[in-house]
Amino acid sequence: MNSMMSETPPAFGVLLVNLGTPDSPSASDVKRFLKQFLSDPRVVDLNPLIWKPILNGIILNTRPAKVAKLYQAIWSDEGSPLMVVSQRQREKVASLLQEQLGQAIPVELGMSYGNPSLASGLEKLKQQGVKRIVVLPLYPQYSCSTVAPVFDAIAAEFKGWRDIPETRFNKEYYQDPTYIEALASSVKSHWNEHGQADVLLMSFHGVPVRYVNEGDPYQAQCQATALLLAQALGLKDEQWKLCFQSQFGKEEWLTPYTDKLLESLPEKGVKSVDIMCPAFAADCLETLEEISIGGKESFIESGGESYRFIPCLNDNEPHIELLAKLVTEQAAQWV
Ligand SMILES: C=CC1=C(C)c2cc3[nH]c(cc4nc(cc5[nH]c(cc1n2)c(C)c5CCC(=O)O)C(CCC(=O)O)=C4C)c(C)c3C=C
Ligand SMILES: [Fe+2]
Ligand SMILES: [Fe+2]
Repeated sequence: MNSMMSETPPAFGVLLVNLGTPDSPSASDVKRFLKQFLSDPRVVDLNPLIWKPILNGIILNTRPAKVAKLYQAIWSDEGSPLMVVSQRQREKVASLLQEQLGQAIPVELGMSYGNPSLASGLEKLKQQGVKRIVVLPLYPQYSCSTVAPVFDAIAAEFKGWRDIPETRFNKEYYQDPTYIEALASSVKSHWNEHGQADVLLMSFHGVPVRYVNEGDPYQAQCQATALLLAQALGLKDEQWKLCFQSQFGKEEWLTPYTDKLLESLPEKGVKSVDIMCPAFAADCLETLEEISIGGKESFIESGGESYRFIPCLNDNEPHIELLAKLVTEQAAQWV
């Protein structure tokens, strides 16, 4: 019998969820990851009769090699930045919860695509005797393309369980004052170290416009986050801009596009920018390669002089405190 079973079960357990990343920066591992990710109809909702041939024909035969090179540029000795940061977040949230609640709270990691899977995270919690679960998707702004797939996967996994745990699902935290304060303090400490640029760009991951027209509240939530952050920093209208990055495919995505905006700013007299990615809880390919490296090239080649990337909240203290707070609010009835 599992030794945990004979002891008092934990008051609850926590599943931290992020998008996922390939196991290695090889073209074959990137291909496996992209295949799973881009086959989710929540991510690409085109008719499968049209989408599957495009995915299996063109995309999975060309994109993996190209994207593998980008992953190689950001991969560290410890692995994919997203995975390294996620593991640190898991450890730190677990120790802060233990400190705050005076008891051990199991905290596991589950990725929507790739490893460790959401199902394996839930299974680990089950093995520790957990009967109540807080699911915390690490996306501040809700999108049907990121948060909804987490809900889908959890419900699908529970189909195979005889006794499902009581489950709280944290849908979003885009206007949580602790989140806004954590973003503001990361910008301020960046300014203290490097000085303040002409403009602060808040670059959010994009989604197709159609998803928003069909009811995804993502764009409105990004706008709310950006406005609250600008207010917290005391910025005037001309000192900040919201933009959307990482377009994929032929459809129209949310605008303004980050890369186009970066190219247009120097001729409007903006010579220095600070740029941050508030929709990402952890640095990853989309922030470290596309924004920190690629964005800089776009801006400087267009005549910009100074380009400074502000890292995501990652495992910094205010962020871990925020995550622990979101968990304890959801678990309030259980402790
Ligand atoms: C195809 C459509 C895509 C939608 C819609 C989308 C939304 C979306 N994604 C994130 C966060 C991340 N995306 C990451 C990688 C990534 N995203 C897409 C496509 C869509 N994303 C692709 C194809 C990829 C893989 C890389 C590539 O081929 O370009 C990652 C990083 C993963 C890593 O390993 O570092 C994150 C995180 C959000 C927040 C979002 C909508 C709000
Ligand atoms: Fe993405
Ligand atoms: Fe991308």
